[in-house]
Amino acid sequence: QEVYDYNHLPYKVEAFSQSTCPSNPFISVAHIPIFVAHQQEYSHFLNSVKPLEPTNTKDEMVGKQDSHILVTGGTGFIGSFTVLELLKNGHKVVVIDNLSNSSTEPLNRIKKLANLTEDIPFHKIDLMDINGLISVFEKYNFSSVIHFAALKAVGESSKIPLKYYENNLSGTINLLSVMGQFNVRNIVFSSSATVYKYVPGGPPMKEGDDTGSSNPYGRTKLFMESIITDVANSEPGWNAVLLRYFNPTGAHVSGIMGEDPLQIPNNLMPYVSQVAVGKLKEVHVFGDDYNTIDGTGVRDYIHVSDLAEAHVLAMKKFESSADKKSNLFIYNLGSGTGFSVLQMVEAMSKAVGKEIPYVIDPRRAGDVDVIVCNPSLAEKELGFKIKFGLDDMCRDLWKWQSMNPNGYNPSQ
Ligand SMILES: O=c1ccn([C@@H]2O[C@H](COP(=O)(O)OP(=O)(O)O[C@H]3O[C@H](CO)[C@H](O)[C@H](O)[C@H]3O)[C@@H](O)[C@H]2O)c(=O)[nH]1
Repeated sequence: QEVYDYNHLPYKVEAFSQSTCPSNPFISVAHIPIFVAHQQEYSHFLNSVKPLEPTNTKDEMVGKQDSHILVTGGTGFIGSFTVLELLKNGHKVVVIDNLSNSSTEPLNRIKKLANLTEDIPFHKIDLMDINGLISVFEKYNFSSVIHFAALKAVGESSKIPLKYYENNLSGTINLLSVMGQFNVRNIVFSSSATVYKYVPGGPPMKEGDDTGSSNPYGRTKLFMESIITDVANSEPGWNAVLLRYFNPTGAHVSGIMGEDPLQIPNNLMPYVSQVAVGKLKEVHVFGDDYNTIDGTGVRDYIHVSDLAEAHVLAMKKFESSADKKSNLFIYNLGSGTGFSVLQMVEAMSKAVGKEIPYVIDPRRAGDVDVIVCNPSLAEKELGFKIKFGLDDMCRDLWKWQSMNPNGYNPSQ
């Protein structure tokens, strides 16, 4: 039996691909090594094998020589900051995004901040479009993938759960399938604290704690983690890092990049900053009767630039051969310190230099009193250390909001 590397296999099974699975040519391509390994049995299929026609011109193949990192969802909030951090660290990056909740403007801002002369390679692709995905993998040589692309609104996920399951799970399955086909087996996944099963009183979450989410969005994150874990365990060569974010906020210290919710924000800090800039009237504090320092919900906020840096550190797990006890790593990304809603409003008022008005409303369905993390594993194994504190987060958020009251779209 001979073993073939997918990348060096100069054939495709054209007849099988067209007759058996017209909507998903990947399926036939992925079977090639099986046909080759069992030549006797499948010799009738091999008769239909033809040399692969070159599909790219020389210019189109220019990225193929260099190793790139593919960032899915790279125009979103955390994705765009990660792209910037990767470029600053000398990585070559390709971004794909379906732009359903973002625009390409962050890429222009990144270009400026990273002092690039050329545009960042970008392809408007939906992960549900497996042929589009294949075309990007054909064009570049990827060493690894950082996977952000997903629907992410907790409330919305309860109203349209099937859309969440379909988009987030099928998108991830397509991505992993194409990665396998092209022998790209390193993935960093953008997960969330929402995968943890809530424990009353909110002891700091550790990576080994029980999981179990209370909403469809959270469950898609949990399932995506499971799918990636199963694939990583299925055959040698796969490496996966699952990063569980706590509450990202802040903006770039320059004020030219930040979070740009296209609708009225669901999350606390973008809401507070829109009140501060006068776009919204007052902050609605969801409940002041929790068992916390002042009765309002406590969360573990982390500056988005710190979070982005953790992705660059996570990629090092793919390089080190010494540290090969496992091929699957899970890390919490938070500060380990909790702040209440009122503490956040107060810190933001300080950054803005004026009182931010708020009213106390009833509790929001599904909310809990305290969610904070134990960040020590990421510190120990990734060397990850928070650089920005609460005041930095509020200062940078305010700079972004005041410089860009309408986000990335000044005509809004
Ligand atoms: O207008 C608002 C919005 C939020 N809150 C309160 O502020 C705190 C933080 O709420 P966010 O909506 O900003 O964040 P969550 O902690 O609810 O959820 C976020 O963090 C989770 C992990 O902890 C998941 O990742 C989730 O996707 C992400 O939105 C909560 O106590 C919430 O009740 C308000 O009082 N008013």
